[in-house]
Amino acid sequence: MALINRLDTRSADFRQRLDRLLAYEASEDASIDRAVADILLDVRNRGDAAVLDYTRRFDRVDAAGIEALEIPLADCAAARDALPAAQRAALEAAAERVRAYHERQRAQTWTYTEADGTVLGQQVTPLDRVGLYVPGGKAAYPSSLLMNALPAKVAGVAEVVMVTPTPGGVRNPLVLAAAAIAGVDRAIAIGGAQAVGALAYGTAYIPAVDKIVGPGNAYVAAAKRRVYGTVGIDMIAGPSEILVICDGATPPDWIAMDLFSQAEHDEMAQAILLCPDAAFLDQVEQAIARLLPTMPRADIIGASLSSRGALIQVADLFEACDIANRIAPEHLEISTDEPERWAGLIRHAGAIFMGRNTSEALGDYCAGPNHVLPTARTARFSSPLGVYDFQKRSSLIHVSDAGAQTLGRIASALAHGEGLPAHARSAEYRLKP
Ligand SMILES: NC(=O)c1ccc[n+]([C@@H]2O[C@H](COP(=O)([O-])OP(=O)(O)OC[C@H]3O[C@@H](n4cnc5c(N)ncnc54)[C@H](O)[C@@H]3O)[C@@H](O)[C@H]2O)c1
Ligand SMILES: N[C@H](CO)Cc1c[nH]c[nH+]1
Ligand SMILES: [Zn+2]
Repeated sequence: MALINRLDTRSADFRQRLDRLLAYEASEDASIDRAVADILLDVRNRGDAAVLDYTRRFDRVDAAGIEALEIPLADCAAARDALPAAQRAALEAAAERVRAYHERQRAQTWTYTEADGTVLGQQVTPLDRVGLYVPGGKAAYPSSLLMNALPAKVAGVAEVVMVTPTPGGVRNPLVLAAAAIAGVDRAIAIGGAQAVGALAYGTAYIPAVDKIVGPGNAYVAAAKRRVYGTVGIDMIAGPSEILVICDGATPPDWIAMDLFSQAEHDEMAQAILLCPDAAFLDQVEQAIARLLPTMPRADIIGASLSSRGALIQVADLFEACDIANRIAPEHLEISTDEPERWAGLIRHAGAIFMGRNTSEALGDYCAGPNHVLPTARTARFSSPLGVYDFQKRSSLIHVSDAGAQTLGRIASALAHGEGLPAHARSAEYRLKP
């Protein structure tokens, strides 16, 4: 099998080949969805016992009871205090930058008063209780904990419950430390569809939440899709994706490593390069072949690149932007001169990284914007996780005496038109003779 797929937009079968790369294996998807449906039903019926069984099976955690899966907040504080100074400083610096960025997203209650004294507006309130999914199967994600928890805290959510799988029962000290730094209220060592089910339906031990946010693998994404409606969800943030548009003037090793950076998350991750220069695509392919064997996660990267990755030759950067809009990637790197010019042509991308210095990895950890982003082409209609995901809006209406006369006549006419006389009369009662 080729190291990575090579495509050319001039080929007759280009569209077909691209569509095949973008689609999940349909059979795989359906089998994942079936497995997830069974797990959710079981959690709904058997509660904590089911959660415990799946945690034993999928995460190999030999817990005596569900209580043993609670991660005490004191352990989180101790993990923070025990971190090597450089790691603690890096985590705190990242947290500060992410907090500062998200402070700008907080919406405020607003009102305005009409000429007759009627007041209209919107009251903004935080959610009561949210569940944060912090992935932990193939890697541990303290950065995702910060990205989930800090906007919730900025929004003023009263209770933040974090779940994360701990394969083999190993609790990652950086994840625990991040929980202390972000100030989560509860932390539970469970993951996968069973954790999503427990948070959605509630069990005797695990409280039902109002909304579940956070990224995860295909099982987590399928579970979130299925519980939507019982609880809110943020978006489908599944296996990571990177699309790079390059003019051919960035060092090929940099681009190869940028592709690796997302491919190393998951065999199902997707890394694609668009470039008009065939010789540059050859150089990147050679860099991939040379660098891949040096990577500790070469197996995952190799599987991701050969099944879902691609180097695509385009006619020019305009065509590259058109294809980017079709792919609607989670992350888009524009590694060119004048990146703002090309960014102006992008309509669909979770996050846009501009210029040769801006590696996507900086956004994963510490640039400030959220790294929980829509995947699988959902950037066509979804946005990055933000403070707005943890706030709700209620409309405000306070009608004055004069307003009741004007609005009452309009409402009455429309209510009669709809054949709803109680509505009409309710408005008419307030009319002055
Ligand atoms: N889009 C984003 O913002 C973003 C951010 C960070 C990570 N990610 C993605 O999150 C994902 C993390 O995945 P992960 O696997 O490391 O951790 P994860 O926590 O998402 O998944 C681990 C869980 O998957 C479940 N699982 C695994 N195999 C299963 C099976 N055969 N049957 C039923 N359940 C099974 C288990 O319950 C396990 O606890 C990656 O795809 C990564 O690319 C996305
Ligand atoms: N790239 C991931 C989002 O798709 C986020 C992440 C966390 N750690 C490293 N990367
Ligand atoms: Zn990443």
